[in-house]
Amino acid sequence: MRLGFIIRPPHQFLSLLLCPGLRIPPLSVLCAQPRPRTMAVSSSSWELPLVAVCQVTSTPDKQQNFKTCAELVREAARLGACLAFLPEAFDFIARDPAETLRLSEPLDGNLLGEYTQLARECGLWLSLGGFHERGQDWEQTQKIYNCHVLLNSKGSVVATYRKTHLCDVEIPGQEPMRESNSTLPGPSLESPVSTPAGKVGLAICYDMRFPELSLALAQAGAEILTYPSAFGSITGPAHWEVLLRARAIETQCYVVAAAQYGCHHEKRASYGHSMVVDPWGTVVARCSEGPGLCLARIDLNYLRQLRQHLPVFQHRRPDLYGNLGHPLS
Ligand SMILES: O=C(O)CNC(=O)[C@H](CS)NC(=O)CCC(=O)C(=O)O
Repeated sequence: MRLGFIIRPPHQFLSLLLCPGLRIPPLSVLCAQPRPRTMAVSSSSWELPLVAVCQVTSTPDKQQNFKTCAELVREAARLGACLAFLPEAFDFIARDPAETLRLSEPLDGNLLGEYTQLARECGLWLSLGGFHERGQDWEQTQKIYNCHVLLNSKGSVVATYRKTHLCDVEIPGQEPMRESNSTLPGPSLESPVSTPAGKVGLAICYDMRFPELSLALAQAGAEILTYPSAFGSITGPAHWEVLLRARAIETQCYVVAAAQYGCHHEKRASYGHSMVVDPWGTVVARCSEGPGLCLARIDLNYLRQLRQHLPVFQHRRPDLYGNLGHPLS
């Protein structure tokens, strides 16, 4: 089990010192971006909700993938997390579209039943970042949805979001991605969901390239944006962190990005670098190499104060460039 590390803002370093249970391996510490020091923090770190971001290397073996995810979720619960985030394709990554369709299941199938039992057993919420879902129209279309499923601590499905932007790209040096070969685009965005960590806006991976989606979720009340992903080995180093930090800064939300890492089979590898970015754009937690998890505290008082100091949403000019589509309910 590899535990990532947390770069905490000064006021949270204390909890790190006082938190012997959190084993932080000696790692090079990133230089966190300077944060405005004028913002008082009303609550100590202890009262702030803790989230866990899990990093895995999924393969075509669903049961082995479940064992790996379950170990990380149990560790997250032991460390006191109220919500654990799993990456896109946590259930499996197949060798080709035909295998993807063959291995896919409906939301009421056996595999999701195991994950709902896990959430209930551990008593924490689970963000299942990308389930290969045989939807209601499976018989007619023979295609699936890439479905982000949010479970509460009783194992109930609280929300589902089906990836609306499909990754059909050919990047030189990276395996071609043609998600539409097996997957249908989702028909709608989901309103942000209230959770013990804050209001969560659901998205998946390639969606992060479309700021309209993240701004719409933020305008609908999201405080935490999620981008569970399986980013490619070429676009990862070039775009992953820049996009996540940009989405956090422009929406003034936390961004939580659980990622696939490493070699899934002979034809595919993912970039990893799971992380949490705070509303200032600081990377406050980051996974190391390999399967593991990292932890971050969500400080909504800090988020609200930042939005008061820097009220960009009040400064928007829809008279010049319009609003973002029809508002989410
Ligand atoms: O394949 C599956 O089973 C699940 N779907 C994915 O992993 C998708 C399509 S291949 N991957 C991405 O969207 C990567 C995006 C990316 O790498 C970028 O935007 O640069």
